[in-house]
Amino acid sequence: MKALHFGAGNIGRGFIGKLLADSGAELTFADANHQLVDQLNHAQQYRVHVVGVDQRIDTVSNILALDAGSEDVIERIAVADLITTAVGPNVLDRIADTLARGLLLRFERGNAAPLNVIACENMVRGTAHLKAAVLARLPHGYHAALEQCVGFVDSAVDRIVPPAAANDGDPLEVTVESFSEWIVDRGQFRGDIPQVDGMELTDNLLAFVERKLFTLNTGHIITAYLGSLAGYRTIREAISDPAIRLKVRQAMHESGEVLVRRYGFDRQLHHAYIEKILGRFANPHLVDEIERVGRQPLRKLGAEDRLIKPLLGTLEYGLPHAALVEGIAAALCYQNAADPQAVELQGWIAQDGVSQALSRASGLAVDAAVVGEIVEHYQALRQG
Ligand SMILES: NC(=O)c1ccc[n+]([C@@H]2O[C@H](COP(=O)([O-])OP(=O)(O)OC[C@H]3O[C@@H](n4cnc5c(N)ncnc54)[C@H](O)[C@@H]3O)[C@@H](O)[C@H]2O)c1
Ligand SMILES: O=P(O)(O)OC[C@@H](O)[C@@H](O)[C@H](O)[C@H](O)CO
Repeated sequence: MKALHFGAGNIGRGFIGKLLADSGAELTFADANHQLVDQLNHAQQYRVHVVGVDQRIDTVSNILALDAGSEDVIERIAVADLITTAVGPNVLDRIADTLARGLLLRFERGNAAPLNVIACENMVRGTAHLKAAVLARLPHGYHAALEQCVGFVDSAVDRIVPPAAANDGDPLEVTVESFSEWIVDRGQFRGDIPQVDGMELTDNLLAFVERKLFTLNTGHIITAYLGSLAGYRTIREAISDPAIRLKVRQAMHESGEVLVRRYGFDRQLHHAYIEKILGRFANPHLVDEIERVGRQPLRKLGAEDRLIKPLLGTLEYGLPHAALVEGIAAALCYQNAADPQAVELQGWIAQDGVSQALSRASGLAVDAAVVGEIVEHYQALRQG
């Protein structure tokens, strides 16, 4: 299997690339970071440090890396069997340009072999978004070929992988938690489903994507923003604070009740899932900085993302939502001069006031009652 993976970052090297290589794929990374591409090509391997109750170091070898903007990537798309991405939701549209060019070459050459594309990003239906962006760039005459030969497969991806920079010495080594989960939509593949150990198939993907994004990521982001307000540096420090842990657990329960009602998850099992996640946040072997988890607050305040979507669910079902409201208020307080979206958010608040800024980021009506609740909490947090 010829696999091309866009994004040789934390999750690319530490999770998806590793699973593909372990399953015997001929793996090529494509990345926009020239230095990283050079380092990968020089070493042709990297180490993955798996930390949990037990620890081990695995080596991923026989890999190749390409500059994401190079013609070699277009060639590679023309012959690939599987293409995956882990670049961040905001970068998918750029990948779509490259994918459309590679697919055009593939179709012009008459390659009608099945190809599957899986975006492994923290977003609901990320691959469907990528497909729409590719179609918008591909000449109409090739749309039927794309529908017939190319599977765009949505997925949910879960493994906590902090930046490689946390490791001393080896710039390519990644440290990952032992837990991992990659769930893909069985019905969206074209041709034979690739055999990748650790890739699970489901007929109910949306439920699993929302379960992951609106439990783990909802709890993670609230830990980050409350932790930042309290002056902590890492997620472990923040979640070890009993007051923060209580609020994070409450927020995950509020969001969880929406998931239980919407998808029929077993309530007790879901509560156990929440407790397991709280344990993962406290992993003593991971140094996961609040700055990473809190990154891009405007994305995180989006209507479809981990804060606002669960909140809207609680309103839909008439459920309690005080902890989610406090988490959103903490997001509005988030300051980080090194994060352009945090700077932009604070600029909006300074210029137009907090209600307008929240409405602009989230799509909530500025005069909605829940916006009033969030603003009240925001003011309390700012004073406290
Ligand atoms: N790290 C985690 O714990 C984790 C877990 C699950 C899901 N995710 C998701 O995985 C995705 C990647 O996250 P990450 O933590 O690995 O980020 P990262 O910043 O470590 O990696 C992203 C990589 O993409 C590369 N990149 C940027 N623009 C590119 C382009 N145009 N073409 C090719 N490569 C490009 C960057 O150079 C970088 O190496 C995000 O959507 C994130 O939400 C992350
Ligand atoms: O990657 P983001 O910015 O969407 O979210 C930050 C973290 O919550 C996230 O990367 C988690 O570590 C990951 O989703 C765990 O599976």
